[in-house]
Amino acid sequence: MTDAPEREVAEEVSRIAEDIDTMEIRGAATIADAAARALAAQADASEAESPSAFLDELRAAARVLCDTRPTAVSLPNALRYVFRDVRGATVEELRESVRESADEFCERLDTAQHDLGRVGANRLRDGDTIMTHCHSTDVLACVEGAVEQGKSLSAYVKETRPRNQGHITAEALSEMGVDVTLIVDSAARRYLNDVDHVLVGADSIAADGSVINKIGTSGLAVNARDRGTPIVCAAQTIKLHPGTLTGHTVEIEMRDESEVIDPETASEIGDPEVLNPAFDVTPPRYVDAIITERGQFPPESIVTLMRELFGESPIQPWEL
Ligand SMILES: O=C(COP(=O)(O)O)[C@H](O)[C@H](O)COP(=O)(O)O
Repeated sequence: MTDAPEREVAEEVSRIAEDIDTMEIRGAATIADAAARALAAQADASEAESPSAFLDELRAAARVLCDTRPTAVSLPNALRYVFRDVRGATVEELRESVRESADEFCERLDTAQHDLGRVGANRLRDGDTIMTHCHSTDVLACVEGAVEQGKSLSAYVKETRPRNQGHITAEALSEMGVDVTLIVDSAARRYLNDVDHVLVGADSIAADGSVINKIGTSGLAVNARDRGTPIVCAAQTIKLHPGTLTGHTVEIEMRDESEVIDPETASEIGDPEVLNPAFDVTPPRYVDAIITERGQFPPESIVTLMRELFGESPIQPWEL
């Protein structure tokens, strides 16, 4: 790893990093968009007097952003994308180039989600019932695409403890005209027989086709397989984890126990140890398809797309 000197990052970068850390900004695609905009903000705010100082500041900003949440690979992938196209012999040229690259990335992110939605929509038939877990904008794009095709859908929406992101999904689906039923997480199996497709998003997809998504996804997938209900993962290619091509595993974020239980209640029940993993890993055998903006893939074949997109030796954004 290149050791960039410690540098102060722009206030806007610290604010965005804080918002990602506290989950004011959350969900893999939204985090990617915010991270790219943060690099542009760093470029705008920079008072560096040399190109190398300017680039050191950008690398420092990338580190601060990457340190927020470890599981969503869309974050380092976004930074990598922006860095890749940065060119210039002067600070002003570099600054302009970062702005352009970040804008282009955010546009591509929107287009990819729209294109993915059209692919996902084709799987859904008029009158289908889906089940969702957490809140995924890629999943919502598929539903939106189906609704635009004139299909009428119903949804069982899992609450998604401990942070109840299912509430955001319920609201978004209702606004699209989907008939929504909210259920607690543990009720999922009971209703799977009434469901045509389980639709989930992803924070990372590993080279073997494993889907890393909100905690509870793997249990849902095992239950869906047992009931014969197809499970589909909607994930733009920004979710493909290049490090897994070279044997790295995806770090699962452990969050604070206060999300699970307040200190007073914990004390009343004898202060048990509390574990709060934010994500889990669903092996490819439980996933029927991964839907991307490049089309639909069986999970086991995703490695081919990863090689095409990333090559074989991915590096961290601040190494560029
Ligand atoms: O697991 C989550 C969000 O977790 P958290 O709430 O902890 O960030 C979402 O399913 C993925 O990030 C995909 O989201 P999107 O499809 O919007 O990228």
